[in-house]
Amino acid sequence: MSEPVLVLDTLDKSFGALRVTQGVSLDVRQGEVHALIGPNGAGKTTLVAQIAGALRPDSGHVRFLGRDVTNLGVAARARLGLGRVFQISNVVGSFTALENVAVAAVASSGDTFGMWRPALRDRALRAKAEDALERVGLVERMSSLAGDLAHGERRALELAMSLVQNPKLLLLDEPMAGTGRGEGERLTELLLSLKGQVAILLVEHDMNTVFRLADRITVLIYGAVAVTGAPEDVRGDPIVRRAYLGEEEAV
Ligand SMILES: Nc1ncnc2c1ncn2[C@@H]1O[C@H](COP(=O)(O)OP(=O)(O)OP(=O)(O)O)[C@@H](O)[C@H]1O
Repeated sequence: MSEPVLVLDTLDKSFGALRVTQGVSLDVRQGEVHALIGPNGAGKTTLVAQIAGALRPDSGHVRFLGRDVTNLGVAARARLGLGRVFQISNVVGSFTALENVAVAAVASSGDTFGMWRPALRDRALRAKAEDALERVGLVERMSSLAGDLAHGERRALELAMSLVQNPKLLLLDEPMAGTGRGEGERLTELLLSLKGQVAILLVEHDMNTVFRLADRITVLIYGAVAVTGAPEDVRGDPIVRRAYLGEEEAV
């Protein structure tokens, strides 16, 4: 099997006396959707920050595409192909959807931010931006101002802005947060359509979404990995049921 896209090797992180990440090891394979779940305060956000490069672990290693990136910051990891979507939004409301995607494409290509307008006249780049909008079902809205998009459409736009940068791993931070039922359903379908194209680490509270999308699930409890496995194994795991899923009998 080919090398995993992301490998976390015994990460530890404490805030004072509180051990928020305790010996966490996991990997995300090529094309896999790997969900990270756990009760409130389990340490998911802290772990994602260590993956993205916003927080340094006290010990342990983060390997991305076979390279030790533990000491690299957010921008350097992003340049290597680590895309973070949803909690950090760079959408500009007064730009059209297409302009927003073009800006993201130019920014990732290393050109200066000021070059985006000519970039729209660059046919190859425009085609790339349109293709990213097509992939998220937003091509018909490409001339709409981002500020006029519905919440779910904006989520799709944020995804397109990441996809245009050809990420090797997408970190999805609670994509369903704030979406209504219909919107959430459309977003889940959209994420399902991306399955296999790019590796995804999904942090999500909505268990229906997690169980529909994930190939594997890692459950974090008190900062430590309680179990990693296929959805059916995780669903039936007694520790998980007691510590976590039992909270949501409706699952
Ligand atoms: N900067 C910080 N300083 C001190 N404690 C922190 C800091 N950041 C997080 N914590 C604590 O670490 C623990 C884990 O928090 P974290 O936000 O990572 O959990 P989470 O699983 O993402 O929770 P939620 O599902 O509620 O978002 C919590 O007890 C939190 O209070």
